[in-house]
Amino acid sequence: MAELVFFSGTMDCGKSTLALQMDHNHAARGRQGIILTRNDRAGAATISSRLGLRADAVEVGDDFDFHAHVVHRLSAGGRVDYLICDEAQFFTPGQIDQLARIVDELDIDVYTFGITTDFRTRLFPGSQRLIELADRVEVLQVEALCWCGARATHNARTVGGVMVVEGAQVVIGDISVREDEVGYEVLCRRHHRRRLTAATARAAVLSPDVLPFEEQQA
Ligand SMILES: Nc1ncnc2c1ncn2[C@@H]1O[C@H](COP(=O)(O)OP(=O)(O)O)[C@@H](O)[C@H]1O
Ligand SMILES: Cc1cn([C@H]2C[C@H](O)[C@@H](COP(=O)(O)O)O2)c(=O)[nH]c1=O
Repeated sequence: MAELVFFSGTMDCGKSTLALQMDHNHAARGRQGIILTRNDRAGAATISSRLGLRADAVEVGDDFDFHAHVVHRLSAGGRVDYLICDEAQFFTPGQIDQLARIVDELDIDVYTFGITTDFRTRLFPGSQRLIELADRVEVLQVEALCWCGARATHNARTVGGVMVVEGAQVVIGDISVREDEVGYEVLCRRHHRRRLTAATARAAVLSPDVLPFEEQQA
């Protein structure tokens, strides 16, 4: 029986790598799939992994209809055994319903990959719908780490290394960016709550405010 699976995790935990590996493994056994994504950092109609792999993909926009796309392929004589859907947090809730319909009515496996929560720890609408509808939610086993060494569970948005909490939900970006760019950093919940990024933690250690009491008196 076909399944709708949501592979989730923080940024930089290997989701796109896994998506490309799954496509490779299925294709190697003669199965035919379609790779789809939305707003990949590498550009439109591309799925890219930080390990250097990339592949062409179908770019999904707000008006894209997954069910119609697959039915069109099948009607044209194509075969579709599975879908790989990266950056699924950016899909609309309606599109996630279309994916569930593809699984149930066309018996096609749908593997989705995405982050669950945004920089304010709120669920993306697409991820929320996936959690509601998926047959399985799999948390990736490769742990992204907070600067303190604990497992990173949350995504922070940063400007010049400082965590920000205002702004649009969607801003395409990467971890490790230039000082003046909007970037992201994965943190454990404790440090996300305290807005303590690697840069601000380093600055706090160097600040005279945290020197031992005697030294401040000197
Ligand atoms: N130079 C490297 N050597 C080994 N592994 C790396 C290197 N760069 C990145 N990675 C791995 O790739 C992961 C990010 O993979 P990616 O698929 O781009 O993540 P995601 O799609 O979840 O954001 C990192 O967590 C790390 O495990
Ligand atoms: C937390 C957060 C992330 N994004 C964007 C930033 C990246 O372009 C993607 C996540 O990509 P990855 O392959 O998982 O690293 O999402 C965003 O738009 N808003 C956010 O709050």
